[in-house]
Amino acid sequence: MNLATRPPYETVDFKALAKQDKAFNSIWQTTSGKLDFQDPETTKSLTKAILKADFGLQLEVPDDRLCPPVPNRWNYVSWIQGLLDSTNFDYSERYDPERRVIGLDIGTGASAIYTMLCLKSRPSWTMCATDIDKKSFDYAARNLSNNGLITRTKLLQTIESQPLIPLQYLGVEKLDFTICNPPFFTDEKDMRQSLNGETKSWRPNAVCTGAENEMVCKGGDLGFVTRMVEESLALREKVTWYTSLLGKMISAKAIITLLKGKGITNWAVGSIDVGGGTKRWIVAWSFGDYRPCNSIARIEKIANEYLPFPTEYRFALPANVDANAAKHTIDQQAHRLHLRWNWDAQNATGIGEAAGNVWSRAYRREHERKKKEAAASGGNDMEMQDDLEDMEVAIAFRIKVLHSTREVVIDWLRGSDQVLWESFCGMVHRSFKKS
Ligand SMILES: C[S@@+](CC[C@H](N)C(=O)[O-])C[C@H]1O[C@@H](n2cnc3c(N)ncnc32)[C@H](O)[C@@H]1O
Repeated sequence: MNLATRPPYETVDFKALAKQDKAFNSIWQTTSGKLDFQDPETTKSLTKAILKADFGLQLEVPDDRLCPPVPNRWNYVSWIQGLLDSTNFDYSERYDPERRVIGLDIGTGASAIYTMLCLKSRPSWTMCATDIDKKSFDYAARNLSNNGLITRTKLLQTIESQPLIPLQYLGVEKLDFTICNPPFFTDEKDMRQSLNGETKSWRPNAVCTGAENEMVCKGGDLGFVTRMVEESLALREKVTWYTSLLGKMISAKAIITLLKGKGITNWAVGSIDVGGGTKRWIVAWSFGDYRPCNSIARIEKIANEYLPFPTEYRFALPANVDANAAKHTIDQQAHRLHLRWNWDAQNATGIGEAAGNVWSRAYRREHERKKKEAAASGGNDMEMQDDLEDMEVAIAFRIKVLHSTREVVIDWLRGSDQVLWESFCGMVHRSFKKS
């Protein structure tokens, strides 16, 4: 399987895994296939077996530190890959093997799990990784070395009072993303209650071997991610995507409310099913204007006010318009406007960039007047196009005509003006209503 685009886990085939891994097989045989997820040896053996079989990674973690369940860790990494792939500078939508990406794993833990999964799956990525816990830090270094990944990692042991995103200590100018599984609990009591299942109607489905300093911090996950938001307000575009996991939907909502209050409009919400009916939430935010696709940025089961503005607009073609005619209409219409436009006829897809509302009646009239003036003074259309070369992009979009469903799909790729995006979609849609 191509690790660079490996899909998220839905299930793990334990039987097949037992056939591939000797140590896990012996537990599988002893328990006659009824794994005891409360047994630390079982969960450790499972983690090691999955890492080896699916990623070719080997892992050493001490008994008193978190042993990460691989499926939910990978599902977060996979979500970040989708986030970055759908906000690529070339609007390609796909994994770009040439793209150099640098990430920061905040609180990497003894396993350095996120760093290892990121590096192993994407060969052109490099990572920074921090932790405040000496023992975890030493193990993280060992795991990265044992897997030949240390040369692609900047490891930094920090202290509580240092920034969570310590760019200057790392000697790094910019980052593409952060990844973080923060300590979830506010104090030891909160942790014990949750891990014993006292606050739930069921017991947690797997044992937690995490030490208190891994699991507890001031303010819990909400306090930790609030610190990240505060740091991001100073760092702004030095990090393209700030992301973190959150333990409860209520914490995710609080962070999104905070982001909105700070005027941040480009965010994304994901979720990860960790089994036993438990979900974790991922919140990502950016000060840049590249817009992630809906399937990454908007998950269904959270109230609308916490979801970012939709970046996809689709409409059905009227019965009297056939798909080929629709393609022609879109291409012609875009050509008439003062924008950068690239039409791929084979895939019935066009990508456009504009400096503003170039479809408004006033703009079009002015543009026509300038064109006529240029023609009268011996200039030509090429000169009019020259000013598009170095324009500042206010909006970028992709328009596709889908033959199979007879639909037009418009994606918002870039821009920070929601009103401009809505106006653009309205203009394209109206041109079909008229025909
Ligand atoms: C819940 S554990 C996550 C470990 C690993 N990333 C994982 O997902 O399995 C949280 C980690 O954050 C570290 N940590 C706590 N406060 C931190 C801080 N201020 N800066 C960096 N790391 C911190 C802890 O030592 C611990 O290793």
